[in-house]
Amino acid sequence: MSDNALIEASNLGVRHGETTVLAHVDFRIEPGEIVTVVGPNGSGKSTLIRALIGLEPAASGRVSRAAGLVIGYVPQKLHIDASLPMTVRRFLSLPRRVSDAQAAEALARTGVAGIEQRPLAGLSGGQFQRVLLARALLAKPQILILDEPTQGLDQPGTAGFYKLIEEVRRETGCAVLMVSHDLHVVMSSSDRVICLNGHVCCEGTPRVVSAAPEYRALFGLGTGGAFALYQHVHDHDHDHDEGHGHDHSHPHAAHSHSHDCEHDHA
Ligand SMILES: Nc1ncnc2c1ncn2[C@@H]1O[C@H](COP(=O)(O)OP(=O)(O)OP(=O)(O)O)[C@@H](O)[C@H]1O
Repeated sequence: MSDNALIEASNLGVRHGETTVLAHVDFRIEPGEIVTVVGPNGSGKSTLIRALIGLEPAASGRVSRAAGLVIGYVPQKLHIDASLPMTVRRFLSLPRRVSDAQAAEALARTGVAGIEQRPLAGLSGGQFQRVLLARALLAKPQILILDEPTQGLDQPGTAGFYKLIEEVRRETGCAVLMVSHDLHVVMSSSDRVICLNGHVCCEGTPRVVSAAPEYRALFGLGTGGAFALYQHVHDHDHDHDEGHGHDHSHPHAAHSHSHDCEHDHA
């Protein structure tokens, strides 16, 4: 494991039964980085996340995590029984009991102060995602891992959520690894984007990836699209570049493998 990485994978392969879901994936994330994994449905994004956490075995290659790494994980699907009369407060104490003060602080941090006594089942999608984030933050993670955290949110809700993630990163210094389909918004709030399709099609800073032919082919983009939008958003918001030691003037080069990324996996 190289110095400073929180999680690292080399030549990672994962199989589900006879099917190879991921092959030859190299990955690393360092403290304070926001890394987003994008890719079509079924491209192995959740599988990669689960393999990096250790919830799925590697069929080949290896995954290493920093010793004692504290992970705050929000899975893609969380089944909450709507008939279960669980309050937000009670949910925040699962699985680990937290004090009222800690619960209140976490809810305030994620922009939903004072909703302790509301039933979980009655929250809006955006409120629920913020409660999930609050719960993940209570573990004081070194890395937050969020699998499609803005699923079901509208565009302003999604943009607000990503802004919150950046604030959390800025204030706590935690790294963030997330999966997203919200290509446009993600572009403005990630240090690095990994474009996945069973293997890493391309990766690098949002600017580099959004211009990469592999990425554009995979998402069927023309010559404007996400790149133009990313530039527009980014031109007006440079806050997240400050103080994290990421040198955006020397992006990781996007690289392509010999694999064909133009398959339709949707
Ligand atoms: N437990 C499982 N058993 C068998 N196959 C699985 C299992 N979990 C996932 N797969 C298959 O592995 C492939 C990758 O799935 P994965 O959920 O990682 O993709 P994804 O990129 O996260 O997709 P989505 O964008 O739809 O959430 C898919 O073909 C899926 O059907």
